[in-house]
Amino acid sequence: MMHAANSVAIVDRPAATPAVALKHISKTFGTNAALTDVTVDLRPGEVHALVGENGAGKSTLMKILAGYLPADTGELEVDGRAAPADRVLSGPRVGVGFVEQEGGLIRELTGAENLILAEGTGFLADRAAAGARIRELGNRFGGAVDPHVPVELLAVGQRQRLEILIMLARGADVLILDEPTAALGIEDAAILTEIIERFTADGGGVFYISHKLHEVMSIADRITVLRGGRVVGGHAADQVEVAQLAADMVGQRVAGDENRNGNGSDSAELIEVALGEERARTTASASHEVVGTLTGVCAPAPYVGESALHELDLVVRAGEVVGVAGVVGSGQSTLARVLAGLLRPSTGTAQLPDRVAYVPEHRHDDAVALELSVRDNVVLHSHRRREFCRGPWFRRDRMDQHVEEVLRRSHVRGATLTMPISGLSGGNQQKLVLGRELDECPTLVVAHNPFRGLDVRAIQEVRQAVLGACDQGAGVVMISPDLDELLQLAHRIVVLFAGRILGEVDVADGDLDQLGRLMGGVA
Ligand SMILES: Nc1ncnc2c1ncn2[C@@H]1O[C@H](COP(=O)(O)OP(=O)(O)OP(=O)(O)O)[C@@H](O)[C@H]1O
Repeated sequence: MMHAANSVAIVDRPAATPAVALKHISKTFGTNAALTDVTVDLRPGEVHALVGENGAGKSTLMKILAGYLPADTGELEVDGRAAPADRVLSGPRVGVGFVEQEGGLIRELTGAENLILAEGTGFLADRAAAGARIRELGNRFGGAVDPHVPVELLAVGQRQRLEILIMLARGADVLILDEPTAALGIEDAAILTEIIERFTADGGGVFYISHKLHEVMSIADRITVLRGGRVVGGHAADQVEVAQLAADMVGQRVAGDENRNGNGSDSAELIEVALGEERARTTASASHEVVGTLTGVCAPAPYVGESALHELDLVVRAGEVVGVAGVVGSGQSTLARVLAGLLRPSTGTAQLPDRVAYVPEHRHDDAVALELSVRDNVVLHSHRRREFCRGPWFRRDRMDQHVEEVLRRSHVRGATLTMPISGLSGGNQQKLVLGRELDECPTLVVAHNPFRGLDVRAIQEVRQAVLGACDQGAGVVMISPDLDELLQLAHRIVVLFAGRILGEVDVADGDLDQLGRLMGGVA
């Protein structure tokens, strides 16, 4: 590999040699076999997608490639030469840039400072030079971001672009993108596609993990399907149907128990969800009881590039799912924080119930404590419940029973009570957060990208849980950049534009043209 800064050109490698090859990789965590005898490779200039259900082993495989985790057995080749796979390297593998689901930049630092830190040149820190390198790469790859703004003030799409540019500045010629579009709007996703195209045209290779099968079909050259830690399918993207991929993922062709998910829905139904053909109940069951009201709310934006709210009015009723659509940055994050009671309006009033469930857009920043156990993360809000206390002491037995019940109801897989939550796959962390929040019998549910990182089975389960909360009398506000997700669950959709609600569409009418006009700012 070539590691000169600002270059992604591949050198001294015959065209047929893979950029990286993972051979017969196995990995267990305790008794849990995360990967069994997995063999995949990546050629220069190609996008190789990895798909599979939550917990299938995609991220673990990529962590082994990136040098974050050791394999138990198996071999690794980089540019045709053997590289160690069975020990943790002293740092990430040079030449492989891994953009994880939640991003890996230090939030309090700027992009330039993150680059300096990653290169270990802090003693000679030259912020201007580091910033110039990031800007130059941004111009070259089509994803310009200000390198001198603290990362925490950047919106999701900008953070991700910055992280990619920093990896390119460090000389990565293999990129691993884990669920890169899960929180992106159409514009940011288009910029990401442009970056990938220019990077691969330059000879770079991309491992691309996604649950969005249509997207995978359009961006990947090759697709490998993992199920239960094993490779169960390998396809050229132009020679496979989406339905085949979905069937591979959920195991339709496997006889017996694997055809069932233990929850009553069979693979055919899951495949429909994967194909985007399934529609949830869209007839409003809303009562007239109001559970949350915003009146003339103005509130400052938490990020650069995100709109403040301007005199926004919104009424949420029991039993309904209100979808919030709009170009990312139109005020969605601000609205979510106001509804969750985390941001006080500067003017106007927010009448909100006591019990608000909040599923935030940044899971690792705002929803879980990664160092704490699964048990502690589940009881974060509820540990003071009477039933869990005897005098000044906690009743561990009751607490554990409760945690087991939440995990079971929210279909979290691969969890033990005492493992750190970081040991759960991304999708299972998301299911845990949703399960914990809905367990509090909320009156209002505020869910920002609730399907982020979820596989088809989990999406189906979460939908049922959200509709169940509606049936119990909660009102739900669901914010998503993905119109299909909103159309599948919401009863009505309001469209945010520049911090205002520009209009509303009843999903039963299904006037997509009107939705499109509103999202473009035409009232
Ligand atoms: N550090 C760890 N400790 C214990 N178990 C782990 C650890 N990391 C991963 N696992 C387990 O390994 C399995 C594979 O997880 P992995 O994160 O690779 O799945 P994934 O395919 O990336 O899923 P997702 O789509 O949800 O991100 C899961 O059962 C997970 O619980």
